[in-house]
Amino acid sequence: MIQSVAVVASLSGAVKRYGALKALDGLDLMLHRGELLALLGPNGAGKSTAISLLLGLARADAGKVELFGRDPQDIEARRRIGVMLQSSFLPPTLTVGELLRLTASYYPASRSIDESADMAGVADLLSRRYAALSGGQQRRVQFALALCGRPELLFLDEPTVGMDIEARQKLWAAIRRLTAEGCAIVLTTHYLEEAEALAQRVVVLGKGRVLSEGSVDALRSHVATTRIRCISDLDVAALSQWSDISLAERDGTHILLHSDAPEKVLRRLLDADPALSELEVRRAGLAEVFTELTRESGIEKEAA
Ligand SMILES: Nc1ncnc2c1ncn2[C@@H]1O[C@H](COP(=O)(O)OP(=O)(O)OP(=O)(O)O)[C@@H](O)[C@H]1O
Repeated sequence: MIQSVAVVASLSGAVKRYGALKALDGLDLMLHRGELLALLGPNGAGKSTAISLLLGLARADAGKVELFGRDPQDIEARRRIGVMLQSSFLPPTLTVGELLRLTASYYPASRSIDESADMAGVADLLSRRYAALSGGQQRRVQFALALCGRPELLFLDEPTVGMDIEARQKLWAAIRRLTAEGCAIVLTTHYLEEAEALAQRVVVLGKGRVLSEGSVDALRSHVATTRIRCISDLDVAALSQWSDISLAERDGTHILLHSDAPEKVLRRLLDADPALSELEVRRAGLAEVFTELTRESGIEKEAA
């Protein structure tokens, strides 16, 4: 019962077709109050399509879509959300302050212009024309516009693309403040560290279905393999026979190794070749996680 009170939006068995292509293939997704959900997946996985159904911008061909228990096109439901999409068309001649005033006027309990500008780090840009701002500044203004209506559910589609490190950190701080206030947030991102820094829950989509759901750590554990790269004269054929090495190959002057027990391999490697240099050790990135999950799920095979 408590669970159902906390659900702010949901997709149940949602199907969306574009001609012969199934962009969503029976997708189930629930969004809860105060929770940041990172919606991840490779290009074309269906993330934007899922968001556009929840926003009422597109209709599902089958299944159920609810926003605050209502149809997503219901104006009362729409007044409770904020949106920052990848592309937005804003009147170029208006100043940032005018855009904020105009947007806030659509909402019943909007934040003040100063508070919105402050949270998004655009207080010094209020009198500037939107069109004359840099790409990163425009993204921050779009964030201010998304939060000015005091939304209970906020959609952020790759919000930090084009932002410098300081702007990204500020946006992360504002996002944390919003969730602490109870706002639910759906974040799509191609940066694993962004999901890691912010998300309580991660859903990975692939070909319009949920491939995996859980914490970021659980997601990483799907792909425990660590990549080790170095310059060494050791023979790759011999290395591939070592226990704890799942792959050994030569990459130009470098050797590339995959291992689920990198500490053991590193100790042995440094002992075996004292001249070893340019050592790099890194965990799997999102792209590798997606590839692995897609392979595990057998979606590629089915689609072929
Ligand atoms: N308006 C449309 N007409 C035809 N096909 C579409 C349309 N919108 C999306 N698609 C297709 O639906 C699938 C899902 O697209 P979607 O944009 O939802 O993916 P995504 O996960 O958001 O990808 P990205 O990471 O590239 O933003 C893709 O194969 C895409 O080509």
